[in-house]
Amino acid sequence: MTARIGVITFPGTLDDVDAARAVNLAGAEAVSLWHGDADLKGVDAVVVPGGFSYGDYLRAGAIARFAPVMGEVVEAAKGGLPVLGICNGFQVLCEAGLLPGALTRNQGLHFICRDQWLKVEANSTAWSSRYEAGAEILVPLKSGEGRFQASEQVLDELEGEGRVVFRYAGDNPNGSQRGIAGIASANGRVVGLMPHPEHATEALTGPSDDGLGLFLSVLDSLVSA
Ligand SMILES: NC(=O)CC[C@H](N)C(=O)O
Repeated sequence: MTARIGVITFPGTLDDVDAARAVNLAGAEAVSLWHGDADLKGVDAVVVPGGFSYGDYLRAGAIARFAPVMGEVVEAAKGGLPVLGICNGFQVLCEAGLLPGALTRNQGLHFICRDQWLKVEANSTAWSSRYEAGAEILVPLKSGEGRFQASEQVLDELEGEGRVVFRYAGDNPNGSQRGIAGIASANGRVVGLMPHPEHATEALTGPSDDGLGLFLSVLDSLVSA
């Protein structure tokens, strides 16, 4: 049976269309979820895509986390539903308490838009199993509040438990602590990352098709669940 993966749209979301396209390219059915939805339409996994939800007012992700659909996502994630937060989606998942730490203004205070190499540190999560550990992938980065920060204790825990999933390769673009670009929940089912794998799913539109692996990985996790 074709897996059904929900893609959330908040007011100000930009990347829901590309996220849905990535889901479809991976072979699943993308199901549109609206910020006001009070149920998840029975989806098998959820993508919280990038953009500027609620205009990034207060703090990126700080308002979106109160959207009715996020209450459902938090409950379902506690029950093991795979959830991927990309960029603004990562910010929302941190604000919602599904992932630790916070995304703050980039060091240098400029919005950064460039293609970025990432090192895959952990392939033990629902969203990264298709990659070789240590592989380097090229995906776009486009964010103003991408600097990952957490207490030293939380950072040590993330490192020690193999929950740093992606790290910036080469220069650290935004001052993220320990070069962290993406992390996972303790059960490996919830992953957030700042760069955009959904924009790197076809060589034609570039910069690579390296990002498709996240969307293929989650399908494997559903089969093996
Ligand atoms: N591309 C995005 O999702 C941007 C996220 C957020 N609005 C920021 O600038 O940091």
